[in-house]
Amino acid sequence: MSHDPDYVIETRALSKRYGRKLALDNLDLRIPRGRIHAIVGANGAGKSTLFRILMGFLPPTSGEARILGKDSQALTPQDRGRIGFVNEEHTLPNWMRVSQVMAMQKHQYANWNQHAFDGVIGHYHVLPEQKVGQLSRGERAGFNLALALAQGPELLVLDEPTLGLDVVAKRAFLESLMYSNAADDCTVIYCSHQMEEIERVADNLIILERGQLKNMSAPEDFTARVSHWVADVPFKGPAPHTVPGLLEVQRLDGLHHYLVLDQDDGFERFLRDAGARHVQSMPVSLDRAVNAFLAKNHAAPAAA
Ligand SMILES: Nc1ncnc2c1ncn2[C@@H]1O[C@H](COP(=O)(O)OP(=O)(O)OP(=O)(O)O)[C@@H](O)[C@H]1O
Repeated sequence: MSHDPDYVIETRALSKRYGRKLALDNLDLRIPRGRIHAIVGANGAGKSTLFRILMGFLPPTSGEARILGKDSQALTPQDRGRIGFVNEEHTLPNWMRVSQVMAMQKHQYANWNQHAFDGVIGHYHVLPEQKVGQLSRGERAGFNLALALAQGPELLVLDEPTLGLDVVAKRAFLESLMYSNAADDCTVIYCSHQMEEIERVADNLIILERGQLKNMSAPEDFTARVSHWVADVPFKGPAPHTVPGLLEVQRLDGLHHYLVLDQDDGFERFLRDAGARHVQSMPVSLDRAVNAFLAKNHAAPAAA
């Protein structure tokens, strides 16, 4: 396949089947170089499968996957060295001192950026003589981020990096990422279920659902696609399958609340035709919009 160097990740008709289960379904995904891209999806959407294929740990069933312009099934150790990876486990050798781990990484990576390391680690009260095993979870996350950024990666993949961290540690992690100049120099892929983090850091929101690409836009553009309508429709309201763009319906205090996708003022006419006398529309948060979108297959008739 011809590829464009402006894309850090490029998949074409990528499918992965595990027995009867289709984890990636003809996925065409192109992630441009630069900025922070969030990837979200419900559990089982195919995110881990995608990254395992992209890192060359798993072969696709069909289709192609390229990372940093290279076929993911033919990556060399040098190619992998251009990619930084931080996941929620923050696995580091517990018996080593912070200074020793840093020295080891410095030795391994030719593009080591001490300034980037110092900038990130400066957000945490980590001392060089401390053993990794003595660090708190949040400090370990920060140390891991400092190591990954100092490696000078072209692509940094953060996979649920703040899972299990408290609010203070989460904030420190995000701030150390956002204020790092090294992060400006690479493309960041941020996989997370935490919408408030995505809202703060991501320039692009990628939504995967059952192995397919469902959205690729600025987070605020996705939020603008979802609207919340409150109406006093009588009785049970219109049958859910007749409600255009329905993501979620709830009945609260005698009023019907609809979250709908890609609807304009025509939706108000629909509600009025269904017997509503009062109709009001309200904006929604990114969290609400994404969660309703991901849960839409569970949309149920309004409960009395
Ligand atoms: N080794 C495997 N054998 C069989 N099925 C698998 C295997 N690995 C993943 N799956 C299935 O493939 C689908 C995608 O799984 P995957 O782990 O890629 O999703 P995910 O988006 O990373 O989920 P999560 O957010 O829970 O980590 C799921 O339905 C899962 O059950």
